[in-house]
Amino acid sequence: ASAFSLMQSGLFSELVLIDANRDKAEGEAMDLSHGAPFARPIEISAGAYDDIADCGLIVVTAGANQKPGETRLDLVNKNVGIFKQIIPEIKKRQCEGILLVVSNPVDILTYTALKLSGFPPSRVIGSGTVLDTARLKYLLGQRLGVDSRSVHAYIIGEHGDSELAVWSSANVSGVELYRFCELCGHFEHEQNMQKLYEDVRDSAYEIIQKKGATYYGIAMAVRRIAECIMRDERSILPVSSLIEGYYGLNGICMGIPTIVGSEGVEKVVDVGLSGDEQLKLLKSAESLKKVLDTLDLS
Ligand SMILES: NC(=O)C1=CN([C@@H]2O[C@H](COP(=O)(O)OP(=O)(O)OC[C@H]3O[C@@H](n4cnc5c(N)ncnc54)[C@H](O)[C@@H]3O)[C@@H](O)[C@H]2O)C=CC1
Ligand SMILES: CC(=O)C(=O)O
Repeated sequence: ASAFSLMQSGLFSELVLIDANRDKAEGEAMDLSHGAPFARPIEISAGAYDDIADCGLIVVTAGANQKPGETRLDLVNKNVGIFKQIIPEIKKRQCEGILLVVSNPVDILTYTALKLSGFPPSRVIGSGTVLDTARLKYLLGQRLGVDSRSVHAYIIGEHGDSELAVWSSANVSGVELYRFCELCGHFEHEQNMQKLYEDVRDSAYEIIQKKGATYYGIAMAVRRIAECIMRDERSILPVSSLIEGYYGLNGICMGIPTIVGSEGVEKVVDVGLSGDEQLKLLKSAESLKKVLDTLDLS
């Protein structure tokens, strides 16, 4: 799905698919190529690691996905094992492009990719809470009857069960969120926001229960991140990257609003957190740190 959204983006002249299952990569490349006459010129093929050498953006989506009832963190051992095969192959090709991790648990695997690749931290990005933030904007837009692009609010922290919503700075085109809610006739802020947060946090579980996996939301999120990088947009997205000195946090990757441009991570931005949000962020970081401490990434 990410490849499908990228081929339609017009951002790339070449798209190479690498998969342990060569037939799958070839079948997908053929199927995608048949749509090429409807998009801007793009060459799509199944390839091998040598194709990575001159690649501008490497998107890693390989790995096990959640089965109904599994958390993202339950995938850690399997997918760290897979990253131990993939990332050294990428490292060998001395590519100067940006590494974008999508596989779950994305924050742990972004950190794993950083350690195993030897890339500078600015060039290793995870999709972080970009998708969760889109889910929040969508649901708020629906509830308030406005275009979700006019909603400015973030989900930050782990892309997973300990993530948090930053309500303190949330707004609709500059109008403070709770005031906008009141203008729309909604007054039970705490109760409503808690319900919205839970719906966002549990979206993937619900989709996986119903259709087996999530595809399109993440594909659009990948395309948006790619656009920021390839067009050097310097837009702010809550991607996952190495956090150093953010509210006292160090040595983990997680989703925090970040200026993203052609160099990858340009700057992690402090959007200002309330005391309660700071505590929740520390808890989220702790749950990631606990998992990282169990891994051998040497
Ligand atoms: N960050 C996010 O927001 C999201 C992350 N995901 C994650 O993306 C990952 C992939 O999910 P799906 O595409 O649904 O799974 P999938 O099972 O459809 O595809 C995974 C692919 O990885 C390949 N693969 C496995 N080991 C490999 C290796 N060593 N080298 C190369 N290829 C290898 C498999 O052959 C398979 O084609 C999962 O970890 C899932 O949790 C999925 C949706 C959203
Ligand atoms: C699977 C996953 O991480 C998501 O859709 O949020």
